Amino acid sequence: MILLSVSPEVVAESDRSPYAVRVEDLSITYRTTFEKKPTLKQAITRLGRGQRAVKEIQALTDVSFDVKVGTAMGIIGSNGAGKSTLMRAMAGILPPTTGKVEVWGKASTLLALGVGFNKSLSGRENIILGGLAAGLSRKEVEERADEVAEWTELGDFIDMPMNTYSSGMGARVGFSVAVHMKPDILMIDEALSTGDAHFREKASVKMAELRESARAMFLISHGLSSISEMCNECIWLDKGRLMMRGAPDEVIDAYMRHVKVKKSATALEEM
Ligand SMILES: Nc1ncnc2c1ncn2[C@@H]1O[C@H](COP(=O)(O)OP(=O)(O)OP(=O)(O)O)[C@@H](O)[C@H]1O
Repeated sequence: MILLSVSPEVVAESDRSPYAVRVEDLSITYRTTFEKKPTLKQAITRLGRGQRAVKEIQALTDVSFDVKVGTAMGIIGSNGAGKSTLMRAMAGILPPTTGKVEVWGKASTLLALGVGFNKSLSGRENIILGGLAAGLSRKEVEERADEVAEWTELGDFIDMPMNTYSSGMGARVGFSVAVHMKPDILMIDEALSTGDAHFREKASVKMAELRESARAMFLISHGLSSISEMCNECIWLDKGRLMMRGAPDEVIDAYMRHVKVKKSATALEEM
């Protein structure tokens, strides 16, 4: 669930920059191969021969925005709108197809559930690996591992393999690693949705703390109330395009109106 990275291309120029992130005309196209409804025979005979169609998916188109230091930015939009793609590009995990991403500082990302952890290892072992992947030294990781493990409140489970965890328990480990690595820029993708009420409360206190110390924070969520509570700015993506940027409540309102209009148009078509 967690992928921590120190992005090689998108790195600090100066601590004095008023910006945390600048995205300029960013477009990202995925290239993927697929077989259009193959018959069983085709599937068997073509297996391993690479005879597959290539499909391009334009996930982001000409997205531009800048983020000043001190911003907690919510990213909203329907399924497939491009939110995670944007986050991956800002974290330096996905290179832009065209355009530019500049990030001032070390990005710590907590991406969608299930990515990055080795489930056969324990929570504590994954904490150590996560810290090293985030670019911390062995000594720094050793110093912090206990605190990170304790923060999860998982008790004895912390030393059990992660494949014995529920998704909420996994989310606790991921969140704890991400927030304890003293990131300049914290990126969180839907991790809060699997937590229980106690965890969400604890996470939201921690994020408020980090908002003070980090240069910027990004939160992707379908839970619009967490965006409204935790963020001071918001962008809305639709089919890979930036629709609006502004105060969270205004952007959420516009998005909700858009979703309702779309729903009633579909309902009319169905009549
Ligand atoms: N690895 C990939 N290979 C090919 N296409 C991808 C890949 N990842 C995402 N896509 C496509 O890119 C588009 C944007 O996906 P993305 O995951 O960024 O959306 P999202 O807004 O985060 O969606 P959700 O709210 O459902 O998580 C979608 O059309 C998706 O099918």
